[in-house]
Amino acid sequence: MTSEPAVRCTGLRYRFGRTAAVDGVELSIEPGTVFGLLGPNGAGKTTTIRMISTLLPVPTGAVEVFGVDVNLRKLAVRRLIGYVPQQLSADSALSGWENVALFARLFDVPRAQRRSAVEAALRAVGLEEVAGRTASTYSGGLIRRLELAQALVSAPRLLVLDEPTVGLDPVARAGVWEHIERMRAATGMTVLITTHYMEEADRRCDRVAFMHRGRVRSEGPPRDLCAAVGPEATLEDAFRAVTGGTLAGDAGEGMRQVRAARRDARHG
Ligand SMILES: Nc1ncnc2c1ncn2[C@@H]1O[C@H](COP(=O)(O)OP(=O)(O)OP(=O)(O)O)[C@@H](O)[C@H]1O
Repeated sequence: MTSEPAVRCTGLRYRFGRTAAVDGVELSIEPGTVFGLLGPNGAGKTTTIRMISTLLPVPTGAVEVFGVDVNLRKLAVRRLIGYVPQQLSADSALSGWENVALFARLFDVPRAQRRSAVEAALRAVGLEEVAGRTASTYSGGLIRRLELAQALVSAPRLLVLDEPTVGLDPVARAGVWEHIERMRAATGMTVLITTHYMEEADRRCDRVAFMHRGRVRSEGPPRDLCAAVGPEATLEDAFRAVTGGTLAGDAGEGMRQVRAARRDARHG
């Protein structure tokens, strides 16, 4: 066993033209934990996790996933990661089974193991019974679970989720979390998540980092971050105390966009 962090970011920066989207992020995530990256729209969360997931190059600074440098060994890192993006990744014209099988091929699951890997991933998120139906017939919660199955099919050591529960009703959100937690308990995988839902982050994350204007401003167990502010403080209070900003930002707009995207993909 190694004692390397699941993720280590050092001096991480990324610019879109004149915008410093990520502006010197330092982060270390312990293996086997659920880690939440919190911040308002535009804080730099998605850009950070896209660099961690090898979907953007690292222009300045360094990222290692289980000790493997993402710039130097991109393919090796991809084999360690399952990624669920904010925008839809399921194909509405394919069945649940076909969607997961497609990811098994994309992520190099050996041919002889594909059928059992697809079955195991569908079972892990409770989709066996609807796996034969096209994804266009799925509810928002079922689609999110299908996307989880896609990310889980290659048995990743690190699962990266960008707003996995946005736009879902509370029951569907709890369902997604139950599957994530069950998988983590079964496999010991590390989970890195971005979310706007403070109550979710408080309950489900072992540690959270407050991200604001491209930087991590504070990091620790939710309870400690709240306690540092006051006995009754919420994570939202703690975020405000540390950054001077609010976590809500224009989150409502983001949720509306994701909901609309999910509707379009279902009916498109
Ligand atoms: N492709 C792009 N081109 C130009 N600017 C971008 C691009 N993607 C992100 N940005 C800018 O970089 C900054 C950080 O964006 P990022 O998407 O990483 O934030 P975020 O915290 O993930 O927000 P959200 O929750 O809305 O996804 C923002 O100012 C955003 O406008």
